[in-house]
Amino acid sequence: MTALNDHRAVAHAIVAAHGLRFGAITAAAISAGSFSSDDPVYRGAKQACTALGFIEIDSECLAQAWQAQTVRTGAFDADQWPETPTDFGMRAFPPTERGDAFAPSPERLGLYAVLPDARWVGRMARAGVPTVQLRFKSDDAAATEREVHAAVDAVRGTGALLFINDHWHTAIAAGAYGVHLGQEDLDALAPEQVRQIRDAGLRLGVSTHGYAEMVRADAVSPSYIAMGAVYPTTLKKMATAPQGVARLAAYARLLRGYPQVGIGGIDAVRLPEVLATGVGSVAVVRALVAAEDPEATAAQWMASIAAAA
Ligand SMILES: Cc1ncc(COP(=O)(O)OP(=O)(O)O)c(N)n1
Ligand SMILES: Cc1ncsc1CCOP(=O)(O)O
Ligand SMILES: [Mg+2]
Repeated sequence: MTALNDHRAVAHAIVAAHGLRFGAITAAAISAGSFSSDDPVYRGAKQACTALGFIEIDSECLAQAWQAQTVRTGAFDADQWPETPTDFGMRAFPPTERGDAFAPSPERLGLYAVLPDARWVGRMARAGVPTVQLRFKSDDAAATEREVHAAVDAVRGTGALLFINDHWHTAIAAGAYGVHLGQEDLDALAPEQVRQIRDAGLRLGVSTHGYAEMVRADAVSPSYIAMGAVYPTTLKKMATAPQGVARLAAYARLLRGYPQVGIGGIDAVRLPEVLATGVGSVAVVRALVAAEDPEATAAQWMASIAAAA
């Protein structure tokens, strides 16, 4: 058992237990960062998580969770990577039981096609893709409104669940199934506007890129949480490095109770290892939009996802 009063021993024990899967910088590179407490488990865990490649806000989040876990269980266990929501300061799970939760979406959203216009939305919905998103990037408000309404019309009668990216106001007006918002989108909303989306009955999906953002997303009890970018993607400039499947699996364990979506650079070769993390949905752009035969590709992916469930 690692001495609880020695932060260096805590740091080395965590790196020894988890370095292989997360890819540690060498133990010699374990350095001091900035600390918000002198607690040795907290300090050692923060050093270890930094050495394991986590960004500052995620190392801080994990270190506090490690300390909370140690207090809760009465012992520091280097093997036990934190995965209990309340150790991260989240409210108790399942989030669906909270009074302020968004309307639920299916636990497994399956193949999730993120698409540039309403024509593509209709095409993939008719191909049987269960979850689709209109990600129409334009500053032209009239064009956006037309596209959102056209996408809602395009999924009618297909059974596809349609999320609208960014344009939550128009999504409510058009009667979409849900909206997808990133962290910056969420930050730009006043609490009253978040309530407006929820009270209109729309589902909410939120993007996350690490632990701190998951805690932030959980605060609004969304319908699903998306995690990425799992791999490098050319479609979006990401502020953080690709997460990889080891982290995705750890995130998925923490967020049990939320429908989970992996996104970013997923292709047919990588699909099995993404599904093995336990996420119930994979969101893709290029794998479908750039495919030679998008309908056939969608059918193959849906079969693979069904087989893994
Ligand atoms: C399913 C899903 N996950 C993540 C995103 C990205 O959303 P965001 O971070 O707001 O970036 P933009 O898509 O708005 O550029 C998404 N759209 N869908
Ligand atoms: C919108 C978005 N958000 C995170 S990665 C991404 C793009 C995913 O595109 P692709 O599946 O082609 O890598
Ligand atoms: Mg956005």
